[in-house]
Amino acid sequence: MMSSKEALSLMELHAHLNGSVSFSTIEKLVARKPHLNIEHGMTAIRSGQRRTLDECFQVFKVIHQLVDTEEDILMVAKDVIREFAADGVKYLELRSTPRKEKTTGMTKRRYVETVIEAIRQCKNEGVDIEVRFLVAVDRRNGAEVAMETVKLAEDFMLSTGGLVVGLDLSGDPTVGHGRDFLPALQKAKNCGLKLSLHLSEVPSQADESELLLNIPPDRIGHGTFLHPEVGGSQSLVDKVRKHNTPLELCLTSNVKGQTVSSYSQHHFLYWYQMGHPSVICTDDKGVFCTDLSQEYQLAASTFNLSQEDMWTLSHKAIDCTFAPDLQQQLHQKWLELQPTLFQL
Ligand SMILES: CC(C)=CCNc1ncnc2c1ncn2[C@@H]1O[C@H](COP(=O)(O)O)[C@@H](O)[C@H]1O
Ligand SMILES: [Zn+2]
Repeated sequence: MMSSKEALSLMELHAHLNGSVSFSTIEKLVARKPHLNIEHGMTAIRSGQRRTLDECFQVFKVIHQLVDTEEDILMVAKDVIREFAADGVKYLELRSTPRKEKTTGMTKRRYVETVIEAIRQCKNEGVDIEVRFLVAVDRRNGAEVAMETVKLAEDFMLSTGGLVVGLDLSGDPTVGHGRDFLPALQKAKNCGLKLSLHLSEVPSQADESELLLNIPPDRIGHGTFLHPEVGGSQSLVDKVRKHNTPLELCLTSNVKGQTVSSYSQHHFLYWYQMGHPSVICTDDKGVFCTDLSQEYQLAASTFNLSQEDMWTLSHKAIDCTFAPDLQQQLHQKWLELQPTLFQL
């Protein structure tokens, strides 16, 4: 019989590639680069540990040092895809920021090509998961780079037969202002890329969120401080509701990054009670030492959700993907798995 773990964590829509690198992959990378003197404590935040947002972003810098060649990217992407599949994920949207590394000769174009190659190799090797890719814009790099990234994403959307489906806006939310990225985001939307934007991940960003919600995005990452009880506003909530924009919610990430004080205080409850489309995701399963089935279990134990509630939650996520061509196939898979789970 299918275990509930396998059956429930069907859909992962918010996973940053370099934040998803597991302990065993880190070990392989460290062995390739012993001179860097990196220990695992520097690349992950273990259970019970919390870090400031700033400290969390330092962790990505360490991982980026370890992952700086095409060979590394290929291994990391394949390992991450296999690990999600082993956790029961049937559909994965990976996102990553194309990086140029002068010392190794890696270009942004080769970076994306290598991730695409990893997706294709996993498919050819029969890994039971569908993977799509979102090209990420790091706010730290400013508006000009954002525009270049959109052009790159558009090229790949056209040349990969639909594997590149969208654009992500992420990076340290305290750096830069969303208004600077509006032209790039608008261009991305106009050329057919779907938009997933990290929004109100930290307090006091109501103005920025208002601007970004006017685009409007196709999905929202976190949205931790959108609602009035936490310093957002009813007008922001109304905008999200009007467009029925799904939220990608990452419980452990927010608790360990200390933007949410405890699991029970997570804004999942606010949106879930409203019946608003909300998708449970991992964000950075490597850095935060979690996986998707653990996040579902945490949501269930914290908010008293039944097996069936969780199943419905993962089923509804199918309508939030950026791959409409796969939705029918995924619904079919859901129908096949359901009787096994509930022993109907
Ligand atoms: C600090 C913290 C609580 C992290 C979780 N929340 C996040 N918020 C914004 N951007 C993120 C977050 N997690 C990962 N990223 C982005 O993803 C990158 C790592 O994956 P990649 O190199 O794009 O493949 C980071 O450098 C950052 O730009
Ligand atoms: Zn994120």
